[in-house]
Amino acid sequence: MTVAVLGAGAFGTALAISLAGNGPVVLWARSADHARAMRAARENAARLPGVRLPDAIAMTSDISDIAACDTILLAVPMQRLRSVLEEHAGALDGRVLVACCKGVELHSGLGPVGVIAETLPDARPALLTGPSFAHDIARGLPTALTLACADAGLGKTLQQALNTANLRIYRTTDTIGAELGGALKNVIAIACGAVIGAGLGDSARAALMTRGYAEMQRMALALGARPETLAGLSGFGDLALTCTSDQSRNYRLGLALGRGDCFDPSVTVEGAATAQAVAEKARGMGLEMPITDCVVGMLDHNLTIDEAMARLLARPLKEE
Ligand SMILES: NC(=O)c1ccc[n+]([C@@H]2O[C@H](COP(=O)([O-])OP(=O)(O)OC[C@H]3O[C@@H](n4cnc5c(N)ncnc54)[C@H](O)[C@@H]3O)[C@@H](O)[C@H]2O)c1
Ligand SMILES: O=P(O)(O)OC[C@H](O)CO
Repeated sequence: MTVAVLGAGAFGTALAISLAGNGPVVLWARSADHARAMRAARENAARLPGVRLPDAIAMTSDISDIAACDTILLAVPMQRLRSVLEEHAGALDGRVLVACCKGVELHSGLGPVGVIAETLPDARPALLTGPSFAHDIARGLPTALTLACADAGLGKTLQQALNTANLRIYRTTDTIGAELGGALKNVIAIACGAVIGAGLGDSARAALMTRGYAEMQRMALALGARPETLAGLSGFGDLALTCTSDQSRNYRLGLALGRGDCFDPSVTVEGAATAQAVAEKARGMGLEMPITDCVVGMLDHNLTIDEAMARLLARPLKEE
């Protein structure tokens, strides 16, 4: 199986590096200059500096170069996914498309699999998600991910094809649980970063992670996810990683909020738009998502971290 990766950001490049151990990989960048610079230096200096790009990776900005590839990984930010699919519909429709992004689209409330299904109905969608930092994968460190595909047979084929020397792939047919786990954990990671940034302590973070997991389950189960998916790599696993490591951009945005520092708006932080999308979706479904609501309030500068914490502590007492 030949693989193409659309999106030469940190994650797409890291996946291409790991997959290059299995055979040829095409890495597509939207900018011709970026593709040329990567070819010349055999490095993605902009997004993944210091890691050599193996010879098995062909860098291009010509979408027709993916024509011979069986499987296409989509490693672009969630809020850009629809426009990428629309722009390259001719090359992507009817193909096996593995979304690698984590989030919920703002105006539709859909996750990546839902956006693919709505935009390119003849494509065969799947999702690759789970606890993983691009730099860890690119350095060959051991990582485990979940491949979610509603078509069990295709899921098995993709699991085999995307498993590499350092990427161990598990599989599930529960695409709803896998996409919501990966999306919602980023919102909780922003909250955890804020708590640590404001000096409110590790106990407060553990409380937020646990009650945040309850929020994740509340929404995901209401939408038909399986509880075991949330307990797996794509849910609990990714929540644990993202809420505890300052390698995470979501966590780092939270740290900056908690400290009252500025944060570079050009950095990809999926949890920011997703918090807004999820809060709106929860209201429509009649679900309580108090931590998500506080994250939205802090991001909109309507709520300080102290006010957010006071609001959470003052909620009516209840059974766990
Ligand atoms: N970086 C990680 O450690 C990591 C790990 C797991 C999952 N992810 C997920 O992968 C997705 C991408 O994250 P990233 O870290 O690679 O981000 P990034 O900011 O490093 O790169 C994003 C890439 O998308 C490209 N892009 C943006 N808009 C585009 C468009 N309209 N058309 C074509 N390309 C476009 C950019 O040029 C850039 O190369 C996110 O959803 C993220 O949650 C990232
Ligand atoms: O840097 P973040 O916060 O986007 O996290 C990267 C991955 O999602 C962690 O699994």
